[in-house]
Amino acid sequence: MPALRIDGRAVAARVLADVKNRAATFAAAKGRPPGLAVVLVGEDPASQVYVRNKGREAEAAGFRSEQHTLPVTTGEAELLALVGKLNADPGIDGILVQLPLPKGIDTDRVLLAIDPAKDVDGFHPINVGLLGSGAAEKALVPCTPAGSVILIENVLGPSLAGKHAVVVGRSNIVGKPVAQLLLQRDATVTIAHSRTADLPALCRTADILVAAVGRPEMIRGDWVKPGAVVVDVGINRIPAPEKGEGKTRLVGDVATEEAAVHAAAITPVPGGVGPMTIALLMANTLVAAHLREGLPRPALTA
Ligand SMILES: Nc1nc(=O)c2c([nH]1)NC[C@@H]1CN(c3ccc(C(=O)N[C@@H](CCC(=O)O)C(=O)O)cc3)C=[N+]21
Repeated sequence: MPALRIDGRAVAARVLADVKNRAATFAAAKGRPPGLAVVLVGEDPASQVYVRNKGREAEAAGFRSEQHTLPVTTGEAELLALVGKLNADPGIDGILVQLPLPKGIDTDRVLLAIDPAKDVDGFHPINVGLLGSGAAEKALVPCTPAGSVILIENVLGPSLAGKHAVVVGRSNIVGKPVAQLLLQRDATVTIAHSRTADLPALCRTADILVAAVGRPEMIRGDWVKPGAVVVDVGINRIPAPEKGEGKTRLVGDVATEEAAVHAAAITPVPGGVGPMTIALLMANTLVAAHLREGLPRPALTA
């Protein structure tokens, strides 16, 4: 049986429809829509595309949406001043500072300066700590991990008891938080990385395989256990001479066609985790708006 291709665009569209509905209810109750501010330092074209997409989805959901683009020469103090202004703005519920930041800016200091109640990336140490101590329902949870777990739940249901999840990659942005979310759903979780012994053999023990390493097509078909659910978080732009001189294409961290021979279900790139990241950013902004206004945390559905 060929693997089910998990349609991240379709699941993201369901999340966004739910967010839009609830945003309208929120706006009617509070006299203002949820507000999201996205901050971009520098002119990296890929980052500009992502930031523009985030603004477009925020507007489609009925949010107030602000984009702040600062020159690449911006100093840390200036960026901290903007974050302080956004923290103090009562109409802004979510602040996202696009990463990576230019050299010379201390990323940890900037993330620490964002009000944890507005930290829709879930990168502030307060939110990291709430997730790590099992209080995810009080936390803002990082978007890519939360979106990845919704895709897994759509295939396997809410309980992952008895399943072995292998997370390849130990970043603060994906690997560690996705491991926490899987653990919270009762999976048995192994976090693997570049120094893990015999990574292919370990991956072959995974009922759930999450790839978040940032190396194009590193995970091969024969690393995948028959019947596994494979979530490919990687987004790598590689040369595609077959499309013409200087052209590129997007690939994940998994050799998708090879892996699909063995997997029960697999997320494609593009069209898998990426659209979920943006949908969960809107969901987090809606959650932050509710919590800041003293309303119960909305239980989003997909
Ligand atoms: N503070 C911060 N938070 C982030 O969440 C954040 C960030 N910084 N820096 C950059 C990365 C990257 N990122 C993506 C989001 C959506 C897609 C996405 O929708 N991808 C489409 C394809 C897009 C394309 O064609 O290039 C897909 O996979 O189908 C990709 C990448 C969020 N990031």
